[in-house]
Amino acid sequence: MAKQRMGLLVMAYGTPYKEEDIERYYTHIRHGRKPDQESLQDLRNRYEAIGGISPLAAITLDQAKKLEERLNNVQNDIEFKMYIGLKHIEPFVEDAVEQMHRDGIEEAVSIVLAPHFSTFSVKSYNGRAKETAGKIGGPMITSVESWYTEPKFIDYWAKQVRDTFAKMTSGEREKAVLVVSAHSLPEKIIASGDPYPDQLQETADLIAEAAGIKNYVIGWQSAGNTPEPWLGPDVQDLTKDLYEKNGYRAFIYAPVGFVADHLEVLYDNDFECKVVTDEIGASYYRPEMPNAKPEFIDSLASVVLKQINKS
Ligand SMILES: CC1=C(CCC(=O)O)c2cc3nc(cc4[nH]c(cc5[nH]c(cc1n2)c(C)c5CCC(=O)O)c(CCC(=O)O)c4C)C(CCC(=O)O)=C3C
Ligand SMILES: [Fe+2]
Repeated sequence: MAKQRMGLLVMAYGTPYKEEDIERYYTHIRHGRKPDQESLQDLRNRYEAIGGISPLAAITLDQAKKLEERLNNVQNDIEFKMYIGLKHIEPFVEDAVEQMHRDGIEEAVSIVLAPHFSTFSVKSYNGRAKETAGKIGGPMITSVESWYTEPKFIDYWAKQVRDTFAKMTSGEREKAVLVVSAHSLPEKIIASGDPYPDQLQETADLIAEAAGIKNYVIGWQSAGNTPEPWLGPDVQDLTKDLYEKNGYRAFIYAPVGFVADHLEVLYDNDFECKVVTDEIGASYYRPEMPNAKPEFIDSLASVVLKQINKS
C-alpha cells in the first residue's frame, strides 16, 4: 500500500536574513507601521551586538529538516513533507500553505516552534494557516496548540538544569535560583483568559520537579516598549529583587518560551541579564537552548505523532 502523504507545516517567528532586511521585518512586526529611526537603530544595534544578524534562520531550517527526517524514520505509514511558514518574513505562513496546495497536499499537521499557547502567538500562526487553506480549498490542517507538557521536552530542560548545577561550586549551589522565563505579552491577555501565564508556571513546576530544584521562579522578558502594561516581573528586575530580598548569588536563566539561540536569548539574557548579575556580583548561567539537538527534535516528533493519532 502506498504511504499516506502529509504536509508538515513548521511555523516560527522568522528573522532578518541580512542587515538590509531589518527595517521591513520590523515594519511587519509593527503591522505595517514603519518604526521611527531611533527604534530602528536600537534594533540594528542589538543585532549588531550578537554578530550582525541572528543565527535563528539557519536554526529554524535545521530544526524543521531534522523534524521531517525524524518523523519519516520512526514510522512507516505516513510520508511527511516539510514546509516552513514564518510569521514576519518570507516564506510567510501563507506562502507555505499555498505551496502545499500547489503540491497537491490534502492533509497537513502544523506545529509552532514555541511551546506555550497564547492568542498573540500560537493562535495567530494557526489562524493564518487555516484561513489561507480555507480560501484556496485545502489542505486540511490539524494543529498542535501547545506542547509544553511533552515529557521529553521537560526532560531536556531538567537535564540542562541539572548539568548546570553540577558545574557550580558548592557555595554557588547553596545560593542558586532558577529563573524560568518566556516572552512577555501585554497584560490585557489575562483579562481575556489567555492560558499563557499558567502554562509557563506549569512548565517551571514540571522542570523543577524533574530536576529536583526547590528554588525557582518564573519571570518575563523582552517586553515591548509601549505605554500599556506588560506581564511582569521582568527578569532583570526579578534578578535584583531575588538578590536583595532572598540573598541569591547564582542565577540560572532558562528561557523556555523559546527554542533557539536568537536575539531574545543572546541579547536579552546573555547581555542584559548578565549586566545585572555582573553589577551585583552574582554568577550568570544560561543552559543551552534546544536548537536542533536530537533530544529536542525527538520531543517535537512525539508531539506531532500524538496530535495525528488524536485527530
Ligand atoms: C510571544 C513572542 C515570542 C515567542 C513565541 C514565538 O516565537 O512566536 C516572540 C519571539 C521572537 N521575537 C523576535 C523578534 C522580535 N519581536 C519583536 C516584538 C514583539 N514580539 C512579541 C511577542 C513574541 N515574540 C510582541 C508582542 C512584540 C511587540 C510587537 C509590537 O510592537 O506590537 C521585535 C520588535 C522589536 C523589539 O520589541 O525588540 C523583534 C525584533 C524573534 C526573532 C529574534 C531574532 O531575530 O533572533 C523571536 C523568536
Ligand atoms: Fe517577538
